[in-house]
Amino acid sequence: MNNYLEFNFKISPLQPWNEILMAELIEIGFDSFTEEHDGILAYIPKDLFNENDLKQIHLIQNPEISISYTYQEMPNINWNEEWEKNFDPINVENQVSIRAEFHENQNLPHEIIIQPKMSFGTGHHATTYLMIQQMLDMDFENKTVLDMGCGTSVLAIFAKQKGAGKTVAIDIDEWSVENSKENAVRNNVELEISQGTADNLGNENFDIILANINRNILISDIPTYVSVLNDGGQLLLSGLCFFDVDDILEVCTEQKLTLKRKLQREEWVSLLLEK
Ligand SMILES: C[S@@+](CC[C@H](N)C(=O)[O-])C[C@H]1O[C@@H](n2cnc3c(N)ncnc32)[C@H](O)[C@@H]1O
Repeated sequence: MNNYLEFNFKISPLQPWNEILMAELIEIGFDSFTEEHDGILAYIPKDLFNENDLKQIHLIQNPEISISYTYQEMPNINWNEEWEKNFDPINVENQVSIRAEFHENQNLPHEIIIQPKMSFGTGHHATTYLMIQQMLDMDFENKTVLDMGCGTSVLAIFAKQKGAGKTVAIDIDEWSVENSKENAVRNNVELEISQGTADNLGNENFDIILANINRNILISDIPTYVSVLNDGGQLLLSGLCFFDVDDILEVCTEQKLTLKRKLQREEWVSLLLEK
């Protein structure tokens, strides 16, 4: 198992720069965060950390914002315990409850049980919330679905609950794959889960592709997603900040996708596109 580094960032002024810093950190490999009153704690697998990447983050170079950090190695963290401390049930539009087994049932029309371990996707984060919010109004009945960058597979599980047919969930990260398998069993849905990236696509097509990853991965992988999306199919994206939207839409326009709906929550955005 990979050891993690814990970074303690102090940020002033705090908002909205804490969320924007998180977006930039995700792009260089950070994968978990805890919000503090004066900054954030951010975690990255030790093997992925490169101090030059961190120094090149625009926000850290911005003289109008004060950002300082210290870091330490975190061997053998019990992530389940950490999550239990920090994970509250999520309510999306009074329709979907995302909770752990140890939380009480919220009695909403949809319920997703997640034990997140180290994988991203509890609905805490605005991007997961936005994806679920968009999905509430989409028709999944008998559709083939790809959840790319599935994390906990919260989105794939919700797609199945909304009647999806064959649903494939893929993540680059081994822990996410393991966790997705456990969550599929917990929620009593059948998913085809594997470790991989867009490079593994090509053998089958989908009616709906969900991809909540990050700006750079999306820009490079949208053409591959579109190549396996059926005509008339839908591509639902998030992991972007409002200032990434123009760059993403440029790629989407080149791929002849039409923007159907844009939702924003804090500085995060989700885009629903149609082929
Ligand atoms: C922002 S999380 C989204 C998780 C979940 N789908 C959700 O909406 O809550 C992004 C996920 O994408 C995965 N990921 C990052 N780069 C990837 C890539 N190139 N291909 C596939 N998955 C990737 C990460 O491991 C992480 O689990």
